[in-house]
Amino acid sequence: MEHPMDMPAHGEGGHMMNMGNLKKKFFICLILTIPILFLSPMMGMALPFQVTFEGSEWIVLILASVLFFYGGMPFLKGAVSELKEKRPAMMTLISLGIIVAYFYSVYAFISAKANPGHTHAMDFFWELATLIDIMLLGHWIEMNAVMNAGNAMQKMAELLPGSAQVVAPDGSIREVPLQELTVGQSVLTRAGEKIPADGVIEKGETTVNESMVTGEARAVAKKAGDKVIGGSVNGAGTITIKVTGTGESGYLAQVMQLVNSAQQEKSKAESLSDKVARWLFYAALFAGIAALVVWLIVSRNMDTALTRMVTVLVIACPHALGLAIPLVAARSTSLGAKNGLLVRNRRALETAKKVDVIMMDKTGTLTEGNFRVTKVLSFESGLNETDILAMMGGLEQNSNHPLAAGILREAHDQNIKLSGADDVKNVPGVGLEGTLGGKKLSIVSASYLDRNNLPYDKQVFAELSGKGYTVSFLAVDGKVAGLAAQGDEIKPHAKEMIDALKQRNIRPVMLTGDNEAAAQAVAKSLGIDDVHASLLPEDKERIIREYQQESLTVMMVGDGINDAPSLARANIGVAIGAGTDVAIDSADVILVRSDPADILHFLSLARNTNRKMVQNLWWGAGYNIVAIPLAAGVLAGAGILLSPAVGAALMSLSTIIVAINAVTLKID
Ligand SMILES: Nc1ncnc2c1ncn2[C@@H]1O[C@H](COP(=O)(O)OP(=O)(O)OP(=O)(O)O)[C@@H](O)[C@H]1O
Ligand SMILES: [Cu+]
Ligand SMILES: [Mg+2]
Repeated sequence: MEHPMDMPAHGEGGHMMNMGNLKKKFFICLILTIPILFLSPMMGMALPFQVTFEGSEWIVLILASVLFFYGGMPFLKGAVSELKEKRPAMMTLISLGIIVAYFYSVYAFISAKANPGHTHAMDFFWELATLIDIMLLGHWIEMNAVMNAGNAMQKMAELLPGSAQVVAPDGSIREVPLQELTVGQSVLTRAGEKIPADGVIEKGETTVNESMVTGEARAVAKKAGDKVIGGSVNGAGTITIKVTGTGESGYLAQVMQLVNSAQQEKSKAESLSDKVARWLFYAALFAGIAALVVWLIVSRNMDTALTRMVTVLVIACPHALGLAIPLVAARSTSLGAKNGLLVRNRRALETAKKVDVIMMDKTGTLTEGNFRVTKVLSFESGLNETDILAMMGGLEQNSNHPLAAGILREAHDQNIKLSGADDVKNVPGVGLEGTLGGKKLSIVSASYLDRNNLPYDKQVFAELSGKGYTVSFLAVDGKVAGLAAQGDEIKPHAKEMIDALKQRNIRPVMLTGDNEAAAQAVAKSLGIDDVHASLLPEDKERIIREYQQESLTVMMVGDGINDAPSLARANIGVAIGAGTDVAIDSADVILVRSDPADILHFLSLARNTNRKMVQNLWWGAGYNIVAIPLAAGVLAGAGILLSPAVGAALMSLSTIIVAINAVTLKID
């Protein structure tokens, strides 16, 4: 598989790094195994299809040696690096099994040659070969699964806005994926779009919101010749830029970050099975030595005792365990991707089962965020409604708030020509401020006016907000001059989602920056009792903290800049895919389709993923819990002694169960 980003395929400490071409190794070893199966007796039993002839044991020895060194090398190398880190795990356990099997078999071979007919030592070449084959196969499958998961991450990132409009020298425009964008190309960026790469403006004027790059929520005016940064958001103007840099900043960096953090999560998730493997390593070592000592005392025969010890160590190999978690994780990631759930932080899947409260913002999450202006009023005798709308529009060109889009649409529909405002500053949770035509303008909420004791017509406001409208006031030089009221619609699946949450005993809470009356109107029709309105971003974050202090687990769903702090604060932050980049960057999970019903899908995916992981750990470890004592001969008195061959068969069985169990993961 090609990794276009040239990223390491696995996180630090991933035991499959540098394992080479496992597929090729597997097939070569499989071919080498066939003659060994025919030429050597299994556990000393001569099976009907087996043939031996003068000197055939030499062929077995040579083939098995090639298998051991060629096929076993990835595991031996992995063990060395695990031991170097003083963290024996899966690879060490496998290596222990194959080293013991190989060298004991060589010893058996030599003693049979030196002392024909008088040795009890049997060789394990048959078992060694099949063990290495199964091990290679398993790790090849695992590596594939993990790589496909990495691939899925990339695909999901591509679902986020991210292609460029390249302008050819003849003026024609072509849409290309960002990975194919090259330095020197001209790219058209329309109002409100994300600038796809670093560049210099060739044509046009605009303001750019560089908050996601610089962290400063401010629109910066740009004209031809100015530099723009990839990943920043274009304001109101349409510009053509000449690309000066791709990849480093903006989109590609974002993808790589995504892949990276997912993989770090992966190696964390895997460490659970590595922990179990480490524990099994010590258990196997202990059981092996105990078997040697006890059998030596009981049988007084070194060969019998050694055989028991070797059997224990060979059987201890935790094959299914190594697949248990990665297979489920890989399946879960790609299943989520197919269903529009981008899980950036895998721990969110674990936390999801504990969620008590889901906090949701209103605009853009529960409602469409598709505002329509329903009323424009002027309180200033010298200004008519068109003037008010023109001034508001001039300022709103610099905002990507859903309310801004509504005002701009209305201004456009009324054919109002907008002039650009200067020094525009976005005040999250409040509105905007800037200068236009020598006047200081600001667009603010009613609660801002209340907080600052600025007078306005409370009766008109009560009337409009009572209808469920969101009201934005325009202040000119600090005095309220007009307002715009806008209406929004509730998203189609929102009500079902709230009902389903209640059924699961999860309390829905609304946190909104909008006015109390508009919030109540939406809350009432959705059946949400717990409503907090007129909130600033820091208020949202504080409320979440308060709930957390009551030891409640809080999930927050939001879309705006004003939600970013609370998304980061919540135990699980969920961003709406159509939301602002700032929100997306602060979230653990992204709902690509912006459909509230996906909140339920996420909860269901999380629950099922967890269940499968625990089940798989039991299936994987369960084999060892049963097999190690049996191999050690705990039930020898009852005539039950596990041979390595039966052990290998059981091992494959538990591996198959684990794999099937992972593949059947579903979202319900
Ligand atoms: N760009 C803007 N244009 C007009 N009014 C705005 C703008 N930004 C904020 N406001 C005013 O500030 C209030 C709070 O805005 P904020 O973004 O915090 O919340 P919201 O998007 O209305 O609601 P929610 O928190 O549910 O998403 C808005 O209701 C509006 O009155
Ligand atoms: Cu195994
Ligand atoms: Mg919002």
